[in-house]
Amino acid sequence: MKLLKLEHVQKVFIEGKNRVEALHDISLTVEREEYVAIMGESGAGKTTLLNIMATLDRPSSGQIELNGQNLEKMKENQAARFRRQYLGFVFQNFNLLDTFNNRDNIFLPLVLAEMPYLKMQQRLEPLAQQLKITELLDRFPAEISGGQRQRIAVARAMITQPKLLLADEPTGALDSKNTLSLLNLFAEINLSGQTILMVTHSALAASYSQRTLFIKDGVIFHELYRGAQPRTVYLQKITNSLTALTSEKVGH
Ligand SMILES: Nc1ncnc2c1ncn2[C@@H]1O[C@H](COP(=O)(O)OP(=O)(O)OP(=O)(O)O)[C@@H](O)[C@H]1O
Repeated sequence: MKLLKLEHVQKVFIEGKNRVEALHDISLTVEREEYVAIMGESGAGKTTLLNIMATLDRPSSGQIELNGQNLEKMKENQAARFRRQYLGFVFQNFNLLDTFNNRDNIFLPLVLAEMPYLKMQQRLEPLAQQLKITELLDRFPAEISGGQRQRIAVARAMITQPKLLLADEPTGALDSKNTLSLLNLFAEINLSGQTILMVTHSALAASYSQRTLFIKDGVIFHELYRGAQPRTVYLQKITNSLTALTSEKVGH
């Protein structure tokens, strides 16, 4: 069943006399429980697309439907509620608050939703076990490693039990060991039913998804499904597609 549907989404930025068409014509659907990666060169429009799907920005034209609701005409206060209720975010730089301990960072979206403390605790316990962060909860973000911070950020994104987890370059600030650990974690939470949409520059990260979309010049240029093939074969295909994307640009 589909969770997200974009139809002919276009986004134009106007700055003075300059007109930048970040998204030309994007149509796509994401099924419930899918794990989709979005790749493309710098400036291809990935963040713009993610921001539009996150209701943080609006398309210039086109339709977006998430969980049966149309987003493009939503008023800002309605969009803020929708984000809190249905979306979880994981960023490259974790975006944790240094003055809050890790537990309170995770609780933040529930505090905003005015959930009683006991209920928050009940939500956190199994999640903390799944993410292996129970021992870290009383510490502060500055007292744990980058990989651990990203796990706290994943917990904060998941504590609201979002319909869709949106991740922007989630492995960008991690070393290779923590990258693998995060990718395995995402694969695991996807298997437990979480729909994930991840923007990434990393072919390795994309190879953990079920489907990779390639954006070029504001359109979806190509897509690959993992299907039953081994991850390494899927990774090779992703790498080949990226090479094709770049070499077309230089006119080979
Ligand atoms: N607020 C804005 N105002 C004007 N132009 C913008 C704005 N945001 C993005 N753009 C332009 O839209 C295009 C797409 O940018 P976007 O950030 O979506 O690309 P990206 O694929 O995410 O790039 P990167 O991988 O470098 O993050 C670029 O040409 C960018 O300069």
